[in-house]
Amino acid sequence: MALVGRKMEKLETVKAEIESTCSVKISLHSCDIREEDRVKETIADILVAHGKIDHLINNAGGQFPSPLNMISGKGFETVVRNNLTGGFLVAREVFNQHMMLQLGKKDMSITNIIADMWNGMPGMGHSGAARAGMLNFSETAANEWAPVRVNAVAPGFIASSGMDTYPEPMKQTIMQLDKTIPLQRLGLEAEVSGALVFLCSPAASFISGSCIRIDGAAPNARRIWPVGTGKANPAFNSFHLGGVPEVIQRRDAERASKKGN
Ligand SMILES: CCC/C=C/C(=O)SCCNC(=O)CCNC(=O)[C@H](O)C(C)(C)COP(=O)([O-])OP(=O)([O-])OC[C@H]1O[C@@H](n2cnc3c(N)ncnc32)[C@H](O)[C@@H]1OP(=O)([O-])[O-]
Ligand SMILES: NC(=O)C1=CN([C@@H]2O[C@H](COP(=O)(O)OP(=O)(O)OC[C@H]3O[C@@H](n4cnc5c(N)ncnc54)[C@H](OP(=O)(O)O)[C@@H]3O)[C@@H](O)[C@H]2O)C=CC1
Repeated sequence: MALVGRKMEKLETVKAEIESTCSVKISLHSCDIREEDRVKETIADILVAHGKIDHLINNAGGQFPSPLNMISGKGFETVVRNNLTGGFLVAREVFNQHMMLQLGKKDMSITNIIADMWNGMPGMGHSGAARAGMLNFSETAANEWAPVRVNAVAPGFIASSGMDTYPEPMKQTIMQLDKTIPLQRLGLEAEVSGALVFLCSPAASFISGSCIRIDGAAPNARRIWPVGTGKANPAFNSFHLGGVPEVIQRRDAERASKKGN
């Protein structure tokens, strides 16, 4: 397993967590996926360390919240590079440096993480545009790079540490999000991982060019129908080391205190 991100400290933590549970060879690589030369070097380093890359999860990404009219050209480009160009560069290098030379010899896959951007992504329009582009890139690559399987996974609102990176106004929105989702709760990281493991497995060997939505049916909510029944289904909570983001802990404490009053 090769873990890639900008901050080595985060990667060390994840490595220690994985090693506390199972025995697997793990290499760590500090790389900003927006830097083309660094991406090329990183994929080459991974191939030296492991000799192969059978499955790529293109998960790195993120954005800052802003209304469209306040986004500068540089800010828009930064987010597009983070969520579209960077993912393309990583996938292209994995394909060119390894997968292209192994076609037909084994099952290989690329899964691109996008987002719930259907019908637009208000407050994060730069990211919505980039994620829609990533879906289209996945569809093209599923054709050009076959038999490598290329798919997308579109998470909706997932209670992850990423939610704690947002400023206070966005946190206020996050604290109300569960009420807007038909399944009446946020998703868990384990619920995204389940789909990723499936897509990397032989059970998904005829799935390519697809997108799996993991969003509690959020895009299916309609103004003519009240959202949810106030009851949520049980979550698939299989990450025993997974934490609850601070913003969700705060939401739950505020709700408990309101109930107590
Ligand atoms: C809950 C909703 C669902 C989604 C959930 C998730 O995705 S959870 C996952 C959540 N996790 C994540 O999102 C984590 C990953 N996200 C990130 O690393 C950052 O959001 C990033 C993509 C902007 C890169 O950041 P970086 O530090 O490498 O960027 P940089 O220094 O290269 O800046 C280049 C330019 O971009 C602009 N600009 C940048 N920030 C802001 C801002 N706050 N305000 C305004 N503008 C901003 C600015 O123009 C800047 O240039 P300047 O004016 O300084 O010359
Ligand atoms: N949580 C949610 O509700 C949703 C999340 N998503 C997407 O799912 C993915 C995972 O999100 P989540 O775990 O919540 O967020 P986090 O912010 O916790 O994780 C993002 C990861 O991407 C890495 N990363 C970000 N930018 C770069 C870059 N330029 N180069 C290399 N690595 C980078 C970060 O590592 P480091 O900082 O060390 O570089 C970090 O490990 C992201 O693409 C996110 O946008 C999509 C929809 C909803």
